Amino acid sequence: MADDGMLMNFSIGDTVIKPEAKFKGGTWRDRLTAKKRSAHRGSEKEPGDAAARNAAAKNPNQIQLGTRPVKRQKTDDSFNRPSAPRSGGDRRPQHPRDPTQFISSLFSSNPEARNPEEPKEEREVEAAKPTNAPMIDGLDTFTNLGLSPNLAAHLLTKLELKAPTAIQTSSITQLLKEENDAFIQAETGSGKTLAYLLPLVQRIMDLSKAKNEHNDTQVHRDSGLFAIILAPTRELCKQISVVLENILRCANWIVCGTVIGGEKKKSEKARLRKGLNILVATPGRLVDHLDNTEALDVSNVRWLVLDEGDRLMDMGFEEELQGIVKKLDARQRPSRIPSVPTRRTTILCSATLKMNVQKLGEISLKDAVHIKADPNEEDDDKSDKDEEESFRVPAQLKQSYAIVPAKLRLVSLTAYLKRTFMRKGSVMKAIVFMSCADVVDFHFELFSRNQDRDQQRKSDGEEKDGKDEEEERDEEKEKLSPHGTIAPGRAFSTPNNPVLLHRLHGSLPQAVRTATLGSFARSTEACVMICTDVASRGLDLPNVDLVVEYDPAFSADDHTHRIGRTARVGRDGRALVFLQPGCEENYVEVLKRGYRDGGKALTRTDANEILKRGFGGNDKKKNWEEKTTDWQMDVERWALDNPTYLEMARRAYQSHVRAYATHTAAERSMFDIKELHLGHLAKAFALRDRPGKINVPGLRPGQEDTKKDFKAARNGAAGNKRKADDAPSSTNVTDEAARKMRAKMREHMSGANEFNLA
Ligand SMILES: Nc1ncnc2c1ncn2[C@@H]1O[C@H](COP(=O)(O)OP(=O)(O)OP(=O)(O)O)[C@@H](O)[C@H]1O
Repeated sequence: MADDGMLMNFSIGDTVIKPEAKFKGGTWRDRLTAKKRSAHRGSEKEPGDAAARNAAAKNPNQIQLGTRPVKRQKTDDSFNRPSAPRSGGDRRPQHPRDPTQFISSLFSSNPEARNPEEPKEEREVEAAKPTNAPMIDGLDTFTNLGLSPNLAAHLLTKLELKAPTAIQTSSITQLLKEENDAFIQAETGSGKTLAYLLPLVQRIMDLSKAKNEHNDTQVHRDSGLFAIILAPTRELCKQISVVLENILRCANWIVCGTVIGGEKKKSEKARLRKGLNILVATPGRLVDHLDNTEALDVSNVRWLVLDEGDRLMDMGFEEELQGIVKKLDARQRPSRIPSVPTRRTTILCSATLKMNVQKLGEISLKDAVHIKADPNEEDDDKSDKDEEESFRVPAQLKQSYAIVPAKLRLVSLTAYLKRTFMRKGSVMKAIVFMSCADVVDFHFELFSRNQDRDQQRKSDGEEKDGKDEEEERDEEKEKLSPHGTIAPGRAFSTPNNPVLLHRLHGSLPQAVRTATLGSFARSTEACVMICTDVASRGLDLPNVDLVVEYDPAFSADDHTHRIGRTARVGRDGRALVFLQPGCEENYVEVLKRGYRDGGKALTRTDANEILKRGFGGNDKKKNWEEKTTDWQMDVERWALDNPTYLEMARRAYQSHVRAYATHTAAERSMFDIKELHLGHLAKAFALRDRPGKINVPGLRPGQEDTKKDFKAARNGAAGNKRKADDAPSSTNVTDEAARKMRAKMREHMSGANEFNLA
């Protein structure tokens, strides 16, 4: 986790530069230019000095640049031009009185990618056919799968569903015909919700066909509870319940309801007392009612669905689920309605087949059939496979990865989004995943800052203190959203294509998340949502064309769910993951696992390519490197000029490093915190501070401490002075910290799908 090797490409006084200074790195031309410039610096008088010092005096955070050659003294960024000489490994404080800060060059001392790029011709593959699309050209219709004409017509005319998807075909056929338990596994966005809801509703509709002696249908709200659907979060339950209500509009004698908490238990009890035929619930709340609500009669329950099985287990519901299954078994009685099946069918649903899903299967399923989109596909033999291998991405999803050194991360993300939204209409909605809430908040401020206004103000010589500026910004955001979560994405908007920026994370109140997400879902303008994993699972957002994983997911499983927000039900989609040169490059193997063909369609790009496309253009006066550097310098000044933003940047940086340590154990070798170049990383947060000096009130001390913690942890108990008996080993401490961090994130995520978009 070194921060050495960082290039300090700033001006320093004569007392520091020795005439015999050696210049290393770069080409011979660079070194020669550097030598000449150094000599030149020593001899020339600097008319720009006074101005620079004045600027620094106005702002205690402003870096004073010292002496520069005459033609380069316009702005401090001129010192950072890529064409400027570089002395690799040279590290000098930018100002003798402020040794904690320095400006480093963007384009020097960046590590090279370890793995060579595969030859292009080998990578060219035909566009893949969508694997999660409705099969419009096929012979299957909802009617010939066995759904009643009434239900099929309702799907077609009211819900505009013309044909089933592959997983719906397999599961409707199986679940209508047989009584076996089932495990439904299919890709993200393949319509799994309808895959279990449609046969279930059809079976309950069929029960109604039988008439009693008074010639009445036998099913109405108080004829018994026939089905329970369990989902891990309140909001996923709401999402399912909305879909269910839409289907039941064609069979309004069947009544569904939810018990998910968030309201008085008394109201839930009253609802149960009135009678329901299908119940959607969270496990915790169901257990509570099973124990305490007499009105909840489960003797007729013949269908139990466990949706998002992996997440139910991730969130620690194993015990509750075990208890529920036992109680349902114990309380089951023969029904007075003759056509009600004698045994209960349990259906487990998941996009991935992890070990914990298998465990849930063992708890809840008996002689289950594995329902897949393609019934001819062989079952994975899990005994000799890594659990992370058990996921598939939609084949039409175009995935790529970018090898971007730490210093170039921020500019590369900006360039990529600039390029993406350059042409109106090419991309409507993009989601950018980041590691944690502080990182999201900082980038939201940065990308929405009003650069033109700031520049105008500077050229007018107008002074505004940070507070005025903040107030002005708050007012502006207020206009777009009452919660400050929506703002113009100025960093990548063009006059022809304004982009709306949204932010979303688990630290926002639920109502704000719901409102923000609703706005993103409904927006007809181009828009970007910067978010944490809070938005990674279960969310069904329309028209998301692009997913960018600026920070790779904390597990392969999360990655699957993140990229699953695009390329849904047969639509096209693109996904890009940012990786740093070094151990992170090994993550490509994880990306490849999601493809049936070993990832031939996976493409690679790098920072220079992205920057050229994003910052290049028609301006002949400056090349893309200069423009990139100008932009970076500008954001560094913006952060320095305003204490609020500076603190946000520092907080984001610190939280990011901490979050980095929480990758799952299986992936920690690919995201090794010891390889993280903290000095370079600071640049991606517009910071000029030395890593060890980045301390934020309310957070633990600087990264030096974090670094020590992790070094100690990785080196085992050696660095730990406490006796093993007295305290857990440092490795355990780190694992425990990582576990807590993940638990915290999960806690946030649990509230995350609380987006009732309907
Ligand atoms: N047969 C169909 N034709 C067209 N659209 C469909 C069809 N079935 C489902 N959809 C739509 O596809 C979207 C995704 O469905 P759903 O959320 O059930 O997918 P999923 O497989 O559960 O995804 P995830 O694993 O990401 O939760 C929904 O908007 C749904 O209305």
